[in-house]
Amino acid sequence: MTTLFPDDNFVLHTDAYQLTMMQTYFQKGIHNRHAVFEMYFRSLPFKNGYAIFAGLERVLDFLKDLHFSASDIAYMRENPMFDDDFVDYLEQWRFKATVRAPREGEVVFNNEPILQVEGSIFDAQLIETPLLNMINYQTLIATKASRMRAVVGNQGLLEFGTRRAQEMDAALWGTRAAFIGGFNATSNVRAGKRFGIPISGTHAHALVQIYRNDYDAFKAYAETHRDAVFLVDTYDTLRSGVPSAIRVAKEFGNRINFLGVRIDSGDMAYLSKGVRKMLDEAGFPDAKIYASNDLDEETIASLKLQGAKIDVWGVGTKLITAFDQPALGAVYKVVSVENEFGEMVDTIKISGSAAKISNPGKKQVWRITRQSDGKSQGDYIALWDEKPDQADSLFMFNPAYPYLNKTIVDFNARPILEEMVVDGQVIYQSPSVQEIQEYSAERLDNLWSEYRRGLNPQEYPVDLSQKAWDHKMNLIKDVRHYVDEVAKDFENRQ
Ligand SMILES: Nc1ncnc2c1ncn2[C@@H]1O[C@H](COP(=O)(O)OP(=O)(O)OP(=O)(O)O)[C@@H](O)[C@H]1O
Ligand SMILES: O=P(O)(O)OC[C@H]1O[C@H](OP(=O)(O)OP(=O)(O)O)[C@H](O)[C@@H]1O
Ligand SMILES: O=C(O)c1cccnc1
Repeated sequence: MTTLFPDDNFVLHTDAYQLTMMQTYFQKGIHNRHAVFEMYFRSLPFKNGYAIFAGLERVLDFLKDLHFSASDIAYMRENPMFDDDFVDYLEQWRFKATVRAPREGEVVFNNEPILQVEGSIFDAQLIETPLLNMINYQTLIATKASRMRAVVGNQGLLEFGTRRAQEMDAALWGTRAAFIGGFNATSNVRAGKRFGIPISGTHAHALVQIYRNDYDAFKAYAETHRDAVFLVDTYDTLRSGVPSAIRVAKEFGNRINFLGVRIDSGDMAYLSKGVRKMLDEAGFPDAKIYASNDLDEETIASLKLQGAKIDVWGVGTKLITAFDQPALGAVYKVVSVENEFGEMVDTIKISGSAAKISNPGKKQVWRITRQSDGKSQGDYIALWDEKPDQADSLFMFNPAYPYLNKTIVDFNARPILEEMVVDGQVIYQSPSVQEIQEYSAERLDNLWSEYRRGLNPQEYPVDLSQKAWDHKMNLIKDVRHYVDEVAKDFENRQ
């Protein structure tokens, strides 16, 4: 591939303001102070009851050997925005922070840390933008895919989105996220090669149009392939497409593996029933009916309700673009920072809307499950030094509505954030996509079905520990006091 710079890499894939802030930290000599940043999203996408965490493998790839290349340095030197000594520093800089995250495929929720970066202010600040870029998109797509998997049950689910994706990166990584969320295969051959995702494909209308009739096209395909799925809707599904598919399947017998037919337009409930009848009567009860055409979980559910005889679902646009909600909206906030005396001070971001006030302090997310059957009880966000896994009982309350609370006993507490990168070294070996998909399905199984249903799911409890809550209230008080002082001072100066 031709690139403008042979040593190009992703380190400048960040917002300019990260670099301008870094220059300030550097010039003021605070760039090596310790800080903790956490990533979270405020509301679940698609009104779903959970999200599937994805994007970690690419984040780890990105962090490996992260550095400013010669052409990056040359580019920055030319830009008056950056000082020479700052750029000199970048030339020898290497990423040394620690990153904690859930395993890929983990079930995660809103308002809890889904990634934590601990290290120098400098390192943590630089990677905000790319990390959000990767996690926001891939988590969104894995979640959308999971919603589709929930609707189709055990039927086949194929990813067809590459042509409609927001460019090549989104197609590739979106496909991987879709697989994590439960898709069986992809039409994207590069994703197959790169990630080991099974590839699958039928054929396009072009084949039929080029031969100008269904029979000749299917026959040519059968002569050149063992596995065959014929696309039957180019001219008329029931009157020319399916009759031609049946004719070819009969003529070729065991010489081909007649997998079925694909419908890509029209009323797919009506058509699939007609197609099923014709295939059965022709002696092909095992031939499957594939369907595609702007499908999403809602259309699929409706088609199933109508008794459509569809066995395999091909989904493109609405999956790969997360059509009904194109952004997850995860944010990345500093929660603790070292002061001039070398002490860690927790920080808070205040907002007019209570939901947007950040949770200060370095935290761990504990997944609380029932000891008896492993079923989910909720997530418990605690300050880092708390040990809920060693407690006999746990008081859990909803931070937005503290009167919603419960005390639980006989529980297991599992920390969700695990060390993936330590002092700049990636220590986590990503499992295969198949293993990630299985892990995700197992995690989802532990969730009560009330949280899993696609429509109006129950809200999963994401609770704060008493200590984390008290800490937040105290910091809010401190900030109020600070704001009053500044306002008073300003008045006095007028
Ligand atoms: N029985 C059905 N119930 C609900 N939705 C359906 C049914 N059959 C098809 N659909 C959906 O309705 C939409 C039909 O879209 P559209 O009108 O663009 O398709 P078409 O005209 O049949 O085909 P095309 O224009 O692609 O040749 C698609 O999203 C399809 O998935
Ligand atoms: O509808 P989506 O969910 O986005 O799935 C992908 C679509 O891409 C193909 O159509 P296209 O018209 O691009 O090509 P074709 O000539 O093969 O039909 C395929 O037939 C699907 O309809
Ligand atoms: O293989 C298919 O049927 C396919 C691939 C990409 C897009 N639409 C359909």
